[in-house]
Amino acid sequence: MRSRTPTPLLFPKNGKHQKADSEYDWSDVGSSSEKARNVSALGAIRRAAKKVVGVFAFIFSGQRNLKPRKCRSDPGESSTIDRADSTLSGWTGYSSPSSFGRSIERRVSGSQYRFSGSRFQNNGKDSSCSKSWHLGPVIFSFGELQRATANFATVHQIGEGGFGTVFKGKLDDGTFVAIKRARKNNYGRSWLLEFKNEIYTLSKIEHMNLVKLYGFLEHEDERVIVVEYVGNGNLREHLDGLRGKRLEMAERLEIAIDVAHALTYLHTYTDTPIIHRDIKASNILITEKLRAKVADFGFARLVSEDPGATHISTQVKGSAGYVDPDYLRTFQLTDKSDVYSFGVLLIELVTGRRPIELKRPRQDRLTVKWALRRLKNDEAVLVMDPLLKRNRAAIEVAEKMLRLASECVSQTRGTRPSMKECVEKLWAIRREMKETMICSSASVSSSSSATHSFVGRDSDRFALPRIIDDEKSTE
Ligand SMILES: Nc1ncnc2c1ncn2[C@@H]1O[C@H](COP(=O)(O)OP(=O)(O)OP(=O)(O)O)[C@@H](O)[C@H]1O
Repeated sequence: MRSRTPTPLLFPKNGKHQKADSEYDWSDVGSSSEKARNVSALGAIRRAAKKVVGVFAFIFSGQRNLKPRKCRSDPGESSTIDRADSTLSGWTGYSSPSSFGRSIERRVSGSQYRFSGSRFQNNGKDSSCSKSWHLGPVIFSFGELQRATANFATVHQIGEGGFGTVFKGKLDDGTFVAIKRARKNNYGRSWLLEFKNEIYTLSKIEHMNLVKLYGFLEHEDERVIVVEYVGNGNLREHLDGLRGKRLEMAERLEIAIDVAHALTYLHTYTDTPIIHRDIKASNILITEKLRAKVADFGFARLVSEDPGATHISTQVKGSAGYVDPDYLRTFQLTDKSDVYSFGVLLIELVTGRRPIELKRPRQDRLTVKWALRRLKNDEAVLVMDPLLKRNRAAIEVAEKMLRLASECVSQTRGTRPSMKECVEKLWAIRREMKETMICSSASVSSSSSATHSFVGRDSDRFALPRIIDDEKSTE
């Protein structure tokens, strides 16, 4: 008998049950095929006893699914449930613990339930269900994640961040995922909060330009988050030329639009506005089709729905070079702090430079100041990434993106545009770029009688004579 059990705890570590028999709770008994495989043969009497217990477990879990969930602190709750809930203790700090209760009720062991795009699937039986995130994240077993990564082998490692190490993994059902395994010495109180913050935040959002949460594991000293795998590196790697073909200006503009869409969604269209707080190039993941997905919500913070309200932070978070100076000064966090970081990102997209470049001459180390100084002198073309082709359309886009960036990085948040306004301005830039390209195409074809067709992002065919970049002579 297999029970659909509600509790997230007590998965075997290293794929083996390590607890004494007496330690098993209802959820352990006959809960999944994986466990069944791992439990050693303990004799007919014991198996029979487990079957009986399994029947009760099934009935028990069914009853719990029908009843409203008891409060965690309810002294009448069984010790088994207390233990299960202990992994979720931090959830109560958020606005809707009941939704987590529900997600746990729906959770099943192994991988029966799985996020898939916007659907939440039950082995294909319930794939029409569109309530995906209402059901909450999947809770993985350590064994499954070990199998997915060949026991967290270095060869599967794809990144390292403040949170810990990131692995590429393949789940039992063939899905590729990114597995973020927390650094173990991290576990302070604020760190645990950050872990739960990331899961909670991710589980509530769904947008094509945001990395999807598949599930998590919280067991003993292991904290792991499983998210959608985005297969073409991060934006910083692309700008550094580590990912094959260089990004052209039109592609960089599309990436800016994707990020702006993601942030507009977070600020405006989620149930509760969300501030990302750590927008930077290494958190922008790139798909094979060069679309951008915003990742890493560890620092995200749900904010009051009052758009005028500001959140007073006890700790300033973010990455050097991207942090809003107004936030640094006042500790007041608003969505305009993301707008500031987005402005820095726009400048990074145009120039290819990191926000802080310590090896440069002193006056050029802060990329924002260096680029905007040049923009003011009508020298936008001189700050364009040397890897970029300099044709009329590209130069115009670069200049317009820098102008928008200068608004975003305004020292006072009141004068910065909203992300929604940024989206509109970027759309206008794209529209104008296409017009420029069509005009260039027309003049080229009329002079050469050549036939050109306009194809999406391809600006190369409309290239104007290259403008000499005198950057080297001026630096
Ligand atoms: N979902 C994912 N798919 C593919 N690669 C990923 C994914 N998530 C992270 N990575 C890779 O792992 C790297 C580290 O990611 P992570 O989010 O842990 O840290 P970070 O954002 O670089 O740093 P920090 O945590 O300090 O902000 C990323 O830059 C990216 O290259």
